[in-house]
Amino acid sequence: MQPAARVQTAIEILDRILAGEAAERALTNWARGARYAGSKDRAAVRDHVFDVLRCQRSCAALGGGESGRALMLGHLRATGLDIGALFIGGSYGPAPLDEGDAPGQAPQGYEAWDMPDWLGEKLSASLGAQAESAAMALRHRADVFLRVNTLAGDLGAAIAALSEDGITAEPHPLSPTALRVTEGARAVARSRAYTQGLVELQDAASQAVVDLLPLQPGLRVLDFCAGGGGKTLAMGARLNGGPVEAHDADPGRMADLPARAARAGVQVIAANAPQGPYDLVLADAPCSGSGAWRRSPEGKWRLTPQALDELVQIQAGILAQCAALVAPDGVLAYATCSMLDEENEAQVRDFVQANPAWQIELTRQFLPDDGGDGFFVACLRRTIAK
Ligand SMILES: C[S@@+](CC[C@H](N)C(=O)[O-])C[C@H]1O[C@@H](n2cnc3c(N)ncnc32)[C@H](O)[C@@H]1O
Repeated sequence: MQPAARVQTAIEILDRILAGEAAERALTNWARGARYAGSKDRAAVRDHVFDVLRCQRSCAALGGGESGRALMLGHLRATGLDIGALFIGGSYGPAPLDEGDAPGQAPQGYEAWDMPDWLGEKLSASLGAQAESAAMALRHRADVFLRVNTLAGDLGAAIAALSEDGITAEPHPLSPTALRVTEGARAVARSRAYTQGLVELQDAASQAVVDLLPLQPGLRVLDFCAGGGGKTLAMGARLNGGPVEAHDADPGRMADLPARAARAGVQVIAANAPQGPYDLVLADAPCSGSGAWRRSPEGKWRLTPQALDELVQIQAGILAQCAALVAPDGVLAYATCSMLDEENEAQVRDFVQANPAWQIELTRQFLPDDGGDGFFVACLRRTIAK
């Protein structure tokens, strides 16, 4: 595909996303019908779409409209690419600019942060002076991070194994197990290091969250919101291979976990109806995902105040459920990939106020400026028997 054809394809996919289709689905549907598109074309189209979605509001201002065409125009104006060389018409390119295309204007205020106003205000209230740089970081692509599975080898072994498959990676300060991929990210899933369980794909801040948990071999541990099991496996490595019990309200989300656990050499026990007491329960709760909007930028445009309120209620319910499973003197660890106060500090503050038997031992907010996703973690200890 020519560069102009890739741009036109991205415009059409953006229009479908704007009409309500999920971004991944819109890309997959296009790719299924586009046998002519090679892997580089698919990657380029995907990059165009996600680059625009991350910066949708500022692209709309610069492009003078909300259509796929206007957003792409805004994106090209922002990046300084040669619009005349891409909007060339013909069978496959976007039509040349004409009087129907608005000149656009520089984005102002939260437009420039690429946040809806209500979220810009919430982020400011949550992070104060750090809010703007956090919002600006979400406008850029996320790095790809790997977690070195210390049950299978150390960082040096992982870097050497990755290099055999043309992948270069370097240690990252967020976690002693984290590697940042500097070249060859698209080859990771087929690499020997990955298929043999020496590395897992996992954000560096997600790893740092697990680093902060008071884990040691022999503890009875439950991952209450295990999902795909990223943190289950990271905890398993810290427990010398486990066992770790894994639960999710939607067990289908754990479908790949047995294969991943086998590859990683971690014993994972499915706990459909967990029975306490556990020494540590991790509640990696469903959340707005505001810390991960570089990877899933649609979330910031689709989230509503009402949906956020509902998430906060669900999180409070999960905290209450998990608390009932923790042993006297045990730990309830609460995590989100969010940067919003009501999902994080305020959530755990409300919990300990309502439950005086619990004390906050630690809280930590990771921000995209630290390199990984925005993540929050709190460790709460039950100080008085139930
Ligand atoms: C943030 S994701 C977990 C990600 C996972 N821990 C990881 O590191 O890969 C949250 C998970 O919570 C699950 N969930 C939602 N509501 C729940 C509930 N009430 N009880 C338990 N799990 C729930 C969702 O199905 C989802 O898989």
